[in-house]
Amino acid sequence: MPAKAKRNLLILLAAVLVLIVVLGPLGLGVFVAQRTSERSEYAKLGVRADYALKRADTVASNLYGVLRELDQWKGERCTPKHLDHLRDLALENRFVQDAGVFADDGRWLCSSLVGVLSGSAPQVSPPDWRGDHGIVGWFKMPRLSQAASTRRTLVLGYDHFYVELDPDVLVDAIDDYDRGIGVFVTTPPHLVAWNAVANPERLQAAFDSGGVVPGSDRFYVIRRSRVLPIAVVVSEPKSQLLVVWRNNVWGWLIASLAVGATLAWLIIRVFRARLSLDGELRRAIRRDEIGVAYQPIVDLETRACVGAEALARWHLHGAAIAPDVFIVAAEHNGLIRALTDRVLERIVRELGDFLEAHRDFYVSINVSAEDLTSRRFLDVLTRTLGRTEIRAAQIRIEATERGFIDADAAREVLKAFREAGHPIYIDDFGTGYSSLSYLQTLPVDVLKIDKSFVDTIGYEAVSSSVAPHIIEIGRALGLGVVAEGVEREDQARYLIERGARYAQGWLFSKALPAEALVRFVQGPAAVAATEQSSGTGRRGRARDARRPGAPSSGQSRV
Ligand SMILES: Nc1nc2c(ncn2[C@@H]2O[C@H](COP(=O)(O)O[C@H]3[C@@H](O)[C@H](n4cnc5c(=O)[nH]c(N)nc54)O[C@@H]3COP(=O)(O)O)[C@@H](O)[C@H]2O)c(=O)[nH]1
Repeated sequence: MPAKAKRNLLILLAAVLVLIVVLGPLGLGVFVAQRTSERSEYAKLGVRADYALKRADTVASNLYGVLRELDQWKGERCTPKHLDHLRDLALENRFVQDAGVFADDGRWLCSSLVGVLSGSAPQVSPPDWRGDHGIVGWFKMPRLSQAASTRRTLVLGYDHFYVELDPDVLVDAIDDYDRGIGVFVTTPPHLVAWNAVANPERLQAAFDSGGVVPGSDRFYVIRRSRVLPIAVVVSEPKSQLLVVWRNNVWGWLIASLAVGATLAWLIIRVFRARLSLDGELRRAIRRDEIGVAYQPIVDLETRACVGAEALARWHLHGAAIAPDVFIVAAEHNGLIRALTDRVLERIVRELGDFLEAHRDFYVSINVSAEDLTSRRFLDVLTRTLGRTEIRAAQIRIEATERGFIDADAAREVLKAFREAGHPIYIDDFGTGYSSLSYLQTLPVDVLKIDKSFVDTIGYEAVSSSVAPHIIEIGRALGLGVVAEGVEREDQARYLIERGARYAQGWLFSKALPAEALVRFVQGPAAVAATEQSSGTGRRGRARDARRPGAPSSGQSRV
């Protein structure tokens, strides 16, 4: 994909992510505000329902108690004494309006309010409800004491005794919130009382459906008594929820906006850094600000420096950017070809004279997959060297297995490099998936043993046996071998014992600027001479001075 299209895609991705992180928390805030409002309103309604149930429980217990006391009357019924007893009970129990007796055939016999009824007394209709333990109930019975009244009463009966109650007593709580209250007897369920706001059909529907009435403009909470066969249903208009939600939502919106803005800011920062890294890298390549450090490659026996690997270096605003970061960025953004060209130009500019004067010394240059898709870089290399006395063999090509993605193209290009006189090095050998198979078909001169296999030398690791195998493969195929990342003497000894000849690594030197490399190649004598002329002395370098080709401890990694 062209770099510009990639950049646009990145910007689009950033915009989409920003939208998601801003709108996502906002939506979530609205949702959470809705849920918390709902939960808090349900909790409030639950408190109301608990209160209503407690009241219904108290009233019902009271009536049950009165019925029990009525039933304990052992004397003759409806006598003046019994009527006094009935009146006492009605007076003592604040919920009871009337108490009395009815006959087997349903006729009223006597009442605390009316006294003894004559033969023409009204007949009690069959009960609306038959509960456990012989308790029966009439929920819309006309008042015996006020036959003309349309007001209905709630009557509970047991063994020919009855008590009468005004059903409003169960639901008369004053409420500011337009809450409906209904009281049910259960087993079997029957709505016995409801307040003015409540709609009995809807209360019944809510009770039957467990509190969920689809499409209703109210929400419901049901509470059942643990001791008596009663339950209450309390309802509230959903519009009340909206009021609470409106009060709640601002807090959530502000919080979610803060979260969204923080996330958006982070995303913009990351993408800007990414985009600006690309932009900065493009600028750095254009302005020739990519530096090169040279890591010496030494003969393990003599420690003489025979060549160096050119490693790109980049400082952005004073900070070193790791090649693993900017090389990958360059590969992704179509900048790697220009970068490889810049590295070559710098090698020739910085080390051209040295290479011309030391015709056995070489520099290897890292190429990427992109550089192996065509002969373009070979043409650049040939043209560049054509203006110098540097031999083709002095510039070597380091390719990794990652560079062989298009194996056919890479094979042709590597063949062309080789025919032009540039030896081919396989970098990080052994870490790819096809190390052995491509060796048969690719034009290769040298295998570089990856640092990971050198690291494990001397340890009981499975991979510690890989380095000798690579040396063996190199020998069998007539290829040179360079070990990478040698940091300890024991690793160097081990490699020599296994027949390796060349190596690079911090044991010998880190990557150096061009002048330091030249001093390194020329050995301690040249280093000492340089130091004396610059007045830095020999302190701390005695050990290095005994080793021909060893680095100065003053040499820093670039
Ligand atoms: N296509 C290009 N790739 C390049 C170029 N310049 C560098 N690179 C690749 O970037 C990767 C990281 O390189 P770098 O951070 O420079 O690290 C190199 C050495 O400094 C490091 N090294 C060498 N010896 C030691 C050691 O003893 N210990 C230790 N901890 N690190 C050591 O290894 C890196 C060299 O690796 P390799 O290339 O595999 O030889 C790296 O993959 C570079 O190839 C470029 O211009 N173009």
